[in-house]
Amino acid sequence: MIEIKNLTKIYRLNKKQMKESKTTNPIKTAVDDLSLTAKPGEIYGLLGPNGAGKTTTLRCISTIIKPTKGEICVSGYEVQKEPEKVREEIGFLTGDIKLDPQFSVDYLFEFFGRLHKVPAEKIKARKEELFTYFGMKDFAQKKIKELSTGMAQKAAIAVCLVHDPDIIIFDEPTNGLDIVTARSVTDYLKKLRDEGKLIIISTHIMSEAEKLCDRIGMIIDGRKAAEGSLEEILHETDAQDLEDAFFVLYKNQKEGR
Ligand SMILES: Nc1ncnc2c1ncn2[C@@H]1O[C@H](COP(=O)(O)OP(=O)(O)OP(=O)(O)O)[C@@H](O)[C@H]1O
Repeated sequence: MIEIKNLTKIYRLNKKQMKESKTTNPIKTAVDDLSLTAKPGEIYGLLGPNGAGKTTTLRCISTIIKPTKGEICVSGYEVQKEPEKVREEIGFLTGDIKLDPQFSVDYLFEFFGRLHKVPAEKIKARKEELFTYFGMKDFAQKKIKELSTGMAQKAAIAVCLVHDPDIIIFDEPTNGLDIVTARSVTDYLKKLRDEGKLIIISTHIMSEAEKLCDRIGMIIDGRKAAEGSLEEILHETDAQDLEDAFFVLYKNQKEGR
């Protein structure tokens, strides 16, 4: 279970960042009083446009950055009080985490397995399962720097799942992947969901959220604009699809409704 209560994350911008953002205000509220609950056995999608605060939220859950305000509990552990326990529970995949280009997929998989204190036999079994599922055996001995984008993404997914975590946090899991590879990733997430794991993803692709997510939290400007199943959000906004729903919510939020 992931429980977020009144999460706020404020970044202090340096001069360069202020110039890039064309602002004179050094305070950037990336996430603003966000509350949500995601449960085992569901794929929860954080959906929103660029800069909405999705990655920031996932980084706070994953203990990479500290919330400015609010509470986050992962499997009953508070992220600020017991970050090590939280890290044991989760597998976190984000575009920012780059695997060392000098090492082979096989070596890195074993290395991260040992880092998570997974017994050697279990690492072997996990490798067999994940490398077979994602068709990785042909490039297991290749160095990360020799891989295509899709191969590297598969390697990153396998590495972050080596310890068989109960909670899987994926920041834009299909980013940069072709449709065949993207489908194998989303099918695998569904398989994990059906095994009772909790999956939380971020995406700005409306059709991906429609097909994949059991519940969706629509984030606009750091705030939760809507939450529920696809049907619930469409009903609430009187929309035909998520894209229409987004524009209804976007207009409401801009008009302060
Ligand atoms: N380290 C940082 N320092 C300053 N501002 C930041 C930092 N990280 C993110 N931001 C700002 O916070 C806001 C939210 O960013 P975030 O990356 O969480 O959004 P996102 O919804 O994941 O967007 P995208 O879909 O583009 O990845 C943006 O305005 C971004 O510029």
